[in-house]
Amino acid sequence: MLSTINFTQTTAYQKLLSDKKRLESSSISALFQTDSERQKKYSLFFQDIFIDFSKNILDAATFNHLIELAKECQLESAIQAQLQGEAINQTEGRAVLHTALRKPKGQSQLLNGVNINADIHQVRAHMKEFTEQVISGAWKGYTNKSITDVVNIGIGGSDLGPVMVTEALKPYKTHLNVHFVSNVDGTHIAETLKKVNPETTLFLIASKTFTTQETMANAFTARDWFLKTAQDESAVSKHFVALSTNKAQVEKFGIDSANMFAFWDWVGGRYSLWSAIGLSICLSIGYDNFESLLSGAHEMDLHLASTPLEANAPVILALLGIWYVNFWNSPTHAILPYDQYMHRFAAYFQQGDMESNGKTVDRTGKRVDYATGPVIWGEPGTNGQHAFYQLIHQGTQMIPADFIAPAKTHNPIGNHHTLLMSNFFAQTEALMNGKSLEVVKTELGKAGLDESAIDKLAPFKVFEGNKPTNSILAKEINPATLGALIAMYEHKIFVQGVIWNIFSYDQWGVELGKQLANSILPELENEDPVLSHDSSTNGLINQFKAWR
Ligand SMILES: O=P(O)(O)OC[C@H]1O[C@@](O)(CO)[C@@H](O)[C@@H]1O
Repeated sequence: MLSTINFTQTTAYQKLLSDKKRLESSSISALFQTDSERQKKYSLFFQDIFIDFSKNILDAATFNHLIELAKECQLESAIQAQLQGEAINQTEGRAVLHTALRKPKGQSQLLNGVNINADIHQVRAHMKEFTEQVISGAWKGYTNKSITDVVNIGIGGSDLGPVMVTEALKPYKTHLNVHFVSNVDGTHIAETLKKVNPETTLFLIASKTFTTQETMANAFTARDWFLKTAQDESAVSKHFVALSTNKAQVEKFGIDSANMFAFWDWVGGRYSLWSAIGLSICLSIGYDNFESLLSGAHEMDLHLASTPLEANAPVILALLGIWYVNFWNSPTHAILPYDQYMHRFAAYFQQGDMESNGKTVDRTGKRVDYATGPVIWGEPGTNGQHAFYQLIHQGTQMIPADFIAPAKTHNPIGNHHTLLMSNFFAQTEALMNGKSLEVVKTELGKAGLDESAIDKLAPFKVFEGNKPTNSILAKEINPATLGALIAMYEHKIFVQGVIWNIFSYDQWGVELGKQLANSILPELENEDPVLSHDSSTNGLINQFKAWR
């Protein structure tokens, strides 16, 4: 089991509090001025990914104290506990083994004494065979035509991962058009069905539980739409497959278990793109590229498991995150990919991070008295620069940010990539160094302003700087490097959860809203006035009824 140590009662925590006091009167740029070797000390290579964490409010003492904190919280044994299949998802009594999904065939993974590697690769073989049949055109629809379009119907972890990966790896796309429907808002399925032909469309019903309201509503709507044309129920088996852990519910929906791609309860929804939930990824980029994605992630798993903490990429990113959340009161973290294909990367980790570590009760069942999971947000650069960088540069909140970019672009048009990268490098430099009042005044003087105009305008043009960033430079974004990046962030989340002494793999917080929605639903299915709630909820429901 994981320890239940309260990290705020560790020795390292006290040392970090004094580090904070000391560093408050310093600056990141000052740390560079006093150490010409700084970048070398605070950066590392993971294969073709260069991680530069030198632009952080961090010196040797603080770095060592963060590592000490991890050790006092028994991180190393927690890592082994997870990888060896202990039921660390304690409130659900489950192991957490998305890492097992990317282990090569033949490599043992014990779960309660049973080697699960063969089961995993049996599903992988089925995914491979099916993918090749659909891509080659051998898989025929009910009018004997090949498939042209795939519609993945799922939400949360049954949607966000496949969307993010298929977008990020669009350069590797097959001829199949892959669409994603997630929202129960009828617009989502309606707009998608306008684009596809029932004769040549394959529906993937992606749902770990196969009971999620949005997914089942969309699945039945898709089925009804399909049967309006196909007429014959027997045609469903050629156009609907299920990705789920729940065979009974799959069969109840009317999908043959031969068309089901199974996974298991030790795969968390938000960690499931490596499982059968990744079938849309296989169809979008081909099975071989899906395998490369998994092997890239597996390499990061080995790195996590075998690298000393002080050289361990996910551990370092996790500790830096804790440094800012718990010592610098930074409640959010920005993920800023300078790569348009990665435009859904931050959104993916909104679920990954916030559904894992958005918790207030610790592993002993007591309410924590410290901050835990940050709000994750972000948009691709350079667009973010024209949206929210004003706040990051000159706002009152410190926003630690990860800047991610590929050295090589998939679209070498003109000098676009050079322009993009000039912004990538400039932004972290600007956030670190800022611009002092005296430099501003000099610039305004050179621009011809007189003294009083300068005095009036200068304060608004000062950049305090000292804003921490990580720069993650990949040689290129390909299936293997993307897999490694995703796994790195997954392990960062795990490490933070261990140190925050919380359970990162349940999600009880999503239940209450669903419960109340189920009790309101019947009240909306008639025209009677609703009086059963508070006056706001009653008023809103009754106004909705008046207007609809
Ligand atoms: O895959 P499914 O079972 O349909 O769940 C979808 C999503 O719903 C949740 O909010 C849990 O209810 C996420 O954790 C999950 O990824």
